[in-house]
This record gives sequence, structure tokens and C-alpha cells, in this order.
Amino acid sequence: MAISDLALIDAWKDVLTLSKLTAGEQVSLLVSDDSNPQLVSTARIAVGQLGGVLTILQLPPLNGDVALSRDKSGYVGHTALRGNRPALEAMKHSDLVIDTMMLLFSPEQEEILKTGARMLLACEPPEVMLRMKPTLDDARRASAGAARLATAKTLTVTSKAGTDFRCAVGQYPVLKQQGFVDVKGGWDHWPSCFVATWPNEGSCEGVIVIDTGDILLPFKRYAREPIRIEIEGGWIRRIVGGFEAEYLRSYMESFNDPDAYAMAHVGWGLHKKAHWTTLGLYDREAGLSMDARSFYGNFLWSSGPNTEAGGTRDTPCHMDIPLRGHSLFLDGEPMTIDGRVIPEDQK
Ligand SMILES: O=c1ccc(O)c[nH]1
Repeated sequence: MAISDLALIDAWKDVLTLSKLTAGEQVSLLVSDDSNPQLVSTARIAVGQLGGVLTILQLPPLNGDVALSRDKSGYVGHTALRGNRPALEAMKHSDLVIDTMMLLFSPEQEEILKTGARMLLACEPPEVMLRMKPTLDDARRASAGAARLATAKTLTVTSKAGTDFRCAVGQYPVLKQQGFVDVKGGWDHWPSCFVATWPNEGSCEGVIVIDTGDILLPFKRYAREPIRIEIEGGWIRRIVGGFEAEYLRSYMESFNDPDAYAMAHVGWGLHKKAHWTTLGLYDREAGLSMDARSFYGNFLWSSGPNTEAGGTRDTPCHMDIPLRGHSLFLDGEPMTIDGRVIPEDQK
């Protein structure tokens, strides 16, 4: 449903203010051919009204001929920034980068963040961004989850459908997503609210069962039957089931890249305005489905790249799989039980 430019300009101003944009700061707005025009035009006005010094970087599209879908998260890491020194330097000299193109999982993103620039990814449909506009309350919940995750040594997950998974954590940083970026060198994504980390290398063991109705991204489909993922030593070894399992296997095989099978981030959703149901109501090409990644109490696990965590696996194949009805424990303490968030400070 359409929203007014005025509403979106106001939302940008709120999110940029939460992101501590101050007058005189250098802001780069990264745009590509499939950036949402209303997002771009309203961001320009909001940055201007807050006194930011704006540079717009328009980069050509890439990967269209190698990706198997139009989803920006369906082929990650290799971006039009590779080899483009002027654009990279502009971003490295910025205080804030607004990314409507999707640099996530690229080595260039890490290079930019190391300079202290803050980065905000923004590429969902405008009305979704408005509905899920970040608040300080989202930040409070995400910070509480992240603080608990930062001291954890083990993460275990179970479900009535048969998930029985464990891993050690602590080797990699915590990923806290709250929808705005208020720290130097920080990265965030409007809209989102969840926490995660990458398991210690080689430590993931067990089974994850994707049940009927669970979501597979970037397929943007609800599974119509269970899929059993068998994990040993940090790697997905077998994907067992019927058609759904065959589809997933076949998609992952098409990348012809062993790193696609590495376990990547694991965590739980903390957004109260994100819905499991919206995926069924939207055209599949409309956005990334941050509702699915963020809905309150999900168990979000993923496969493939870990460059975002400072690792070296930069495979373009990245699955994000948010599951319902799971129980997630840190050192035996429940964060979720059957998909319900338990700690008071994350409510
Ligand atoms: O915002 C995001 C989007 C995808 C992902 O894997 C992590 N965070």
C-alpha cells in the first residue's frame, strides 16, 4: 500500500536522528538501478533537513546474470563496489553511509566500517519500513539479548518438530540489529530487530527440522512439509525430506561452492511489529522479507558467508531460515520456549 512522501521523510528523520546524524556530517547515499525511488528521494530530503552533507553514489547493477532470483539477499558479497576505488573512498570518508543497494556480506562493507563510518541498510518496501520503524524500545530488547549472548559459551536449540542442535559460541562477535545505527563503525538494517552470532568453528552438531509453515529465504516460501538438516562439525552434511528438501539441495548445489554448506549466524527475533504472515501477503519480489527474519521469538539460523563477522568465507550462497516454535537456550538459560521470548528484559 502506498505511503506519502511526507510520512517517509518524517520516518527517515526519526531513524537518522536515532542514528545520531548531526549537521555537517558527511553522508553517502548508495543507490543502484533497483533501489526504491521513493526511499531514495525521501532520504535525500531528510538528510538535507538534518543538515547532513550529502553525496549520492549511483552504481551499476551487477550479478543479474548469475543470480537465480531478483532477491538482493539471494546472491551476496560480490558487489559493484569491487574495483571501484572512487566510490569506495567516498564511503570510507563518510560519517554515515545509507545503503539502498545491499553491500551486506561484501569485503568492501567491512573495509568501510573499519574506518569508523556508520552504515544503515535500507531496501524494504517503504510501507514495511514505516510499520517496522525502529524505536528505543527495540534497541533496549536487542541490547538485552546481545548482552546475554556476549557472555554465553553454548547455544542449544530444540523443538517439538525434532530440532536438537547445539554449538559453542564466543569466537565471533555478536550481531545486534535494532534498525538504526548509533555507534562509530556500526552497521544496521532498517527494518530489523534480532540478535545472533556465528558458532565457533567446527562446533555445530545435531539436527534442525524446518517444519511445515516455516520460512525459507531467499525462496520466500513457506515449507509445505518438514525438511531435516543434519549438521556435523559446523557443516550441513545432509538435507533430507521430500520435494522441499530436494529443492533446497538443488539450489545450494547450483553455487558449486563447498562454503555454501557452512553454518552461519544463529539467533532469535525480537521485533514486535514483524509478522510471520506477511510473506504470504506480499509479492515475492517486493523485498527481502525482514518481517520473517525479525518476528518476535523466531529461531533464525543461516548458512554460508561469515565475512560480516570478520571471517573469510565469502560464498554468494546465503540461506536465512527463520523457524517458529523453537526453544533456544544460552548455557541452559531459556531465551525462547516454543517460540515465546522468556527473559523479562527482552519483553
Ligand atoms: O539484515 C540482515 C539481512 C540478512 C541477514 O542474513 C542478516 N541481517
